[in-house]
Amino acid sequence: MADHIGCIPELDQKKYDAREQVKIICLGDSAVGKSKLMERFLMDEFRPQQLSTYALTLYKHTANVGNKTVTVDFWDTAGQERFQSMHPSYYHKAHACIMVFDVQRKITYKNLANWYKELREYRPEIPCCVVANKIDADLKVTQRSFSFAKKQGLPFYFVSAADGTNVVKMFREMINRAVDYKQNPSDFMDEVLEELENFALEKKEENSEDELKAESPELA
Ligand SMILES: Nc1nc2c(ncn2[C@@H]2O[C@H](COP(=O)(O)OP(=O)(O)OP(=O)(O)O)[C@@H](O)[C@H]2O)c(=O)[nH]1
Ligand SMILES: [Mg+2]
Repeated sequence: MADHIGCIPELDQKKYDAREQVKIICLGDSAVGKSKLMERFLMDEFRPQQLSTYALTLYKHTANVGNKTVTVDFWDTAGQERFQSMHPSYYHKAHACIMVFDVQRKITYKNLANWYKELREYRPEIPCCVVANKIDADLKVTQRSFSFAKKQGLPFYFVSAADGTNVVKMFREMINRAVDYKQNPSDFMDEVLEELENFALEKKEENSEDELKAESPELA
């Protein structure tokens, strides 16, 4: 990914400042099933925007949360995770993170610790969960305990992108948590940014009201 990432309209991260837009990222080793999980969740509305130059796919989704309609951008990478590290812009302004491992490959579970460390360097407070994928391949794994999530105090889900087990439940809960986080950020910097953004929006509204009055004095 390039540093001029903001120049691509789809990747303009300023849009995530708008109250009704959230960004959810997915982390995990190559081939754990990140893309398949998103595709499974978005099956009926499967319209990914491929930005192949930047090895990124944005999956767009519209969700109803409470009485609001929220646009969710799921960010998915292709390839960059092989370097065991992501470009900072991948994390920038993310409101939630889904960390995935493959129950059939122990190394992908071990590597969660590295992914989690990197996530927390950039996004210390955003909601995160751990997802054990491919349980359809061996249902017995659901009897096993995977302590990483518990140790870190993260929600844990056994899922299967192949047969759909728990996929909708997991995504719905993460969307709710992302929206919740956006409304009540616990990261100090996010809190400041949210305040500034609200202030800017109010100013803008005031200014456009003033302009309207100036143009049509009868409204004043
Ligand atoms: N049995 C089974 N196979 C799965 C499941 N999810 C994904 N796979 C398979 O795992 C392989 C990798 O899936 P992807 O979704 O491409 O994995 P990814 O994490 O996006 O991989 P990269 O884009 O390379 O990082 C594919 O061959 C999938 O068919 C699952 O739930 N069960
Ligand atoms: Mg993929």
